[in-house]
Amino acid sequence: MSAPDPTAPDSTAPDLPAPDLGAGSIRASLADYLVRTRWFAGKGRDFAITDVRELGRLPGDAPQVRLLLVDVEYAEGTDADRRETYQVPLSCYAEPQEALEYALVATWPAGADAPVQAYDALHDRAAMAAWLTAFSDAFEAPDKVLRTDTGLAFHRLPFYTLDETATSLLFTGEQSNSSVAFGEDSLMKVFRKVTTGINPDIAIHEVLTRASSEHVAALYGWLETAEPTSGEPLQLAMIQQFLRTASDGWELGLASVRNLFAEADLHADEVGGDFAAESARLGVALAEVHETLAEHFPTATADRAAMGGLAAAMARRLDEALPVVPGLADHADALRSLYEDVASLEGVRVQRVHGDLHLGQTLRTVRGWKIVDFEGEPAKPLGERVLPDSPWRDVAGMLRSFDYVPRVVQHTIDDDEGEGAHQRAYRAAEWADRNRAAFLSSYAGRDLTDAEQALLSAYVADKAVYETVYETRNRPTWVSIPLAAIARIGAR
Ligand SMILES: Nc1ncnc2c1ncn2[C@@H]1O[C@H](COP(=O)(O)OP(=O)(O)O)[C@@H](O)[C@H]1O
Ligand SMILES: O=P(O)(O)O[C@H]1O[C@H](CO)[C@@H](O[C@H]2O[C@H](CO)[C@@H](O)[C@H](O)[C@H]2O)[C@H](O)[C@H]1O
Repeated sequence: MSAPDPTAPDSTAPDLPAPDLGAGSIRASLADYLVRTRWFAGKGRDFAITDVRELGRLPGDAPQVRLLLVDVEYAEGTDADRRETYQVPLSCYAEPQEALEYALVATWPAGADAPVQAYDALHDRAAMAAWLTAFSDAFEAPDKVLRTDTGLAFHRLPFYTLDETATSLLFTGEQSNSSVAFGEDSLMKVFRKVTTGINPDIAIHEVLTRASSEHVAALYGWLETAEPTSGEPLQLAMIQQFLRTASDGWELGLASVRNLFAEADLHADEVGGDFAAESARLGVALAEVHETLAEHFPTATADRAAMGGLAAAMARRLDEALPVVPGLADHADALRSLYEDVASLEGVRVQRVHGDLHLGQTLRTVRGWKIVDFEGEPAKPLGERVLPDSPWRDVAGMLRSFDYVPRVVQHTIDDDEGEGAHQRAYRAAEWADRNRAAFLSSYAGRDLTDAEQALLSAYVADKAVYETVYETRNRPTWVSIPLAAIARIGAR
């Protein structure tokens, strides 16, 4: 495919009227669209769109693709979580596109006989081809950066020729961002909730790729621009190796539990689908990723003051969760006492970590386990997500995930109150214990010290508190899963 001239003026764009981004009708359409998407984190909260800006246009004009930034402000919340900014790329057409009807975001100008039809560009194959071409052309550009006249910069790492002919397929899973596979060649993730600064998913993938880590999909490139108001870097998308033979760790875990439940009275270690060996391999993979991260990012030793700060952050998260999740109140004292134990620790090694690790972030390939999505917890501000933290936070995330797997399977069996429910509950706990133990012992390779155990328990509790808020906002019928775990912690 021939490269569009990146220095050409905008005259290549079709003659479509530009949107009036201050218009109430466009903001109302955007607000309606946001609440219909999986990636909008504000579902269930009152919000208003406070600003809409255009970041630039993709090269090419078939269709015209405008990258919008949408600022959202919630009626309630703390200063830290009241405002968010979302990226909404729009594919603009002069005529309605029947095949994209379900992804229509807005039309303009209001009242026109034949208004511009703007669709979520992630659903539009023609728009996705424009992204792929730009990343491909960047490989040939000076310094491997293709700069467009509207200020977008497509960066490439110095290896791998992308297959430009591959067609796009948007992933439909439960995602915080939008991922598109280009055949079986590459995968592009378009970040939805964006923040100025360096995106941790890109930064960590770049470092692990350059270090030839076996446990990530290689990074091929990323898209960046300058935020229109502050001029700070804003990273919008990344493109990486598509892992052809990958099976999602979460799905594999579910299959293992279903297998266990299908056998009337066998134990977790007696059935064919036993997952413990995989959990152990995953423990080794995580340990190796932590080691590489420690070699390439700054590390430090947290003193007592820093650990006090960590304990205070955990307590604050609990305080903020209490009004959202009333069921937490009965366990608040037990949780606070776990966090107090952390405040008296010192000499804890901290480094760059994943920050939001769970089985859904792991992929089993023929070449072993890969870890994806290094963005950290979507709810935390970027400044916090890039701070050095203890690797035990990631271990805790995985331990929570091993708890979720059997409870989700139980939950899907008619709310699991029927015949055999008691036995299933027993075996669910057994599956979780077995896989947690296999993962932890191969991660650590030794017994944990008392201090490590205290820190790990606090991280597990903190993660479960986070999950109660996450589930209340996104999957309310699942909130009982982290709440039950917190009740078990409280009963110890
Ligand atoms: N390199 C890859 N190759 C194939 N599938 C991938 C790759 N990276 C991620 N995935 C799949 O895409 C899903 C979403 O990716 P993830 O990075 O977790 O996105 P999000 O930030 O939106 O949560 C993952 O659960 C995984 O199944
Ligand atoms: O993958 P994301 O970065 O979007 O992470 C968010 O969504 C996760 C769910 O998709 C959520 O994970 C929780 O549910 C999982 C099962 O679906 C479970 O395995 C995890 O242990 C549990 O935390 C994650 O917390 C949230 O940040």
